[in-house]
Amino acid sequence: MGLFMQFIDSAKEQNLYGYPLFCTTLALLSFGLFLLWMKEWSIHGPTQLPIVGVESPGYFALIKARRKFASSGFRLVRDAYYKYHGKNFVAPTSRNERVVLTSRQVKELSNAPDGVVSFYHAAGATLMAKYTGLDRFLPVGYIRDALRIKLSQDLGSMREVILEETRFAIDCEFPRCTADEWTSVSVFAVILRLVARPSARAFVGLPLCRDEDWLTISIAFSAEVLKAADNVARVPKFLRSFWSYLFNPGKVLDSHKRKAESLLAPIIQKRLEEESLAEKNGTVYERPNDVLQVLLDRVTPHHRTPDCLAEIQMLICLASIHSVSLVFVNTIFDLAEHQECIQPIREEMESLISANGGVLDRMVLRKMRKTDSFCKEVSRTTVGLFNFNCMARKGLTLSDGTYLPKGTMLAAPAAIFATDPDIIEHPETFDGFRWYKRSLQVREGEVNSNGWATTSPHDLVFGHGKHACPGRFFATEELKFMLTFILLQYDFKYPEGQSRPDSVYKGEFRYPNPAQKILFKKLPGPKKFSFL
Ligand code: HEM
Repeated sequence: MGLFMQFIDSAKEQNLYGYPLFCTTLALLSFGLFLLWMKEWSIHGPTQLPIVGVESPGYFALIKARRKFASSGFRLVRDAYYKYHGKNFVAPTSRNERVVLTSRQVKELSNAPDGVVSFYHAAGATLMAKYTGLDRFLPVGYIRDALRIKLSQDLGSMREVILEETRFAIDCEFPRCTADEWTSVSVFAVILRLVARPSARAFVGLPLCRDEDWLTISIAFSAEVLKAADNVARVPKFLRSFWSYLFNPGKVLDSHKRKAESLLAPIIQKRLEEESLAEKNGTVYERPNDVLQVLLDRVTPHHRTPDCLAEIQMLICLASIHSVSLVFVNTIFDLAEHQECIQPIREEMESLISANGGVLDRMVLRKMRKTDSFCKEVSRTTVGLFNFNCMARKGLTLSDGTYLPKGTMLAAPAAIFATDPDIIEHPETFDGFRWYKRSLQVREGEVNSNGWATTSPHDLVFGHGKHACPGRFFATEELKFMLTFILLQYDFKYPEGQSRPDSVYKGEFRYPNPAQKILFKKLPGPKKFSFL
């Protein structure tokens, strides 16, 4: 600071103030000093908590830490979790700095009202919704409510349609394989479309779910959202409005929304006409069995438009298709690696379906404890770094005395809880039947908390509490349906000399390697069940 004052004094003596270059330099220097002054060194300004990856004092150390987080986020957070054991610290993600919660704090906040901690505001901040044009429906509870009604409470009524669409999807999307030789399949691409089809059937019903344009945008929308959010996140906060005004990062998203609107419009119009006709004739309107109809029945009248419903449908696709696909791809990768698990799972499937008269229904899916256990283990070992992302909507003091100022972004280290030896035995071992074996120890009358869709303050694959994933029962059933179709018809393995590829890590995200191919072969003999 002394040097800076000396510089100003000498400039006064030499009467340099008139020079534009000097003034610009001075302004830039002042701005730089202001930035340094505004930022705490290695602690998070509002909370005074340490920031992971900041090694030296200064604003630029934080910028460097953000870059480090992008390449080694998982490792940095794991190290900090054990270093500050049971205490909070801050993770500098590419989108924002997040206070990392303990599982006790997750428990405490899991049912907090939206006015205290908001998941919608956190999702909005992470998706840069204000700049990408996604902020219209994120804070409205339509999606959560519609999914809870249709895909949780009323999921039983959808069994037939999901089953039918899964069979259709396998017929359309799964490459033709013979029993004589191995066929190489790019599983990532195939699975995205396999998942998109029954999902679309549940979300918008026939005939739209089989429309190629609808399938394309329902898959592409998520990738475009992430691209647009990344584009804005690169720009400093104070320039984002100006940047989005100049470059409109949500342009592609808008075009997807308009396409979805044009496809939905005639369907919505037909449904509304049929409903009013039924009302006029005093007959009962046969409500289509899908999420779109629940939305039509529940949204306020000014949102009952193709424009609004198209945007809501795109948000549902954003929340669902990629999450399910990633788990599905990882499950195939892990099954191919752990061949010893395939036969016991297959046998369990066959005996349950046979005992049910050859019918695959929800009761059978519920009894598939080995499949459930395997998928839960896949989810445990591949979950993203953070879940339970939320924002403090007002200053709050937790019961352990931690103060979180208004606006603080919070997250729980789901991937680190999932491998903490204090929480789980032998966390580094992949044991496909870990949860099955545990469920056998549950005594009669006790609750079995080993199910895949079960959540807890440290089992955050589907979040926890009030904002736990409302699509998880649908997702787990959809996946078990598809796995049954695949396991009862095909054998699969890695190409010669290959094994499970490492996941791809990017900041807080991890993905199965999209380039990995798997070899498939049709099982010999006739089909075992007529539904296949
Ligand atoms: C295996 C697949 C899935 C996984 C792993 C998953 C995971 C999650 C997680 C972790 C959350 C909570 C967010 C957080 O804690 O930060 C969540 C929320 C949500 N999920 Fe899923 N999900 C899956 C499938 C689905 C499906 C199929 C749908 C729709 C049909 C869906 C719709 C939603 C919605 C709307 C929310 C927000 C809920 C709210 O804000 O209250 N998810 N999901």
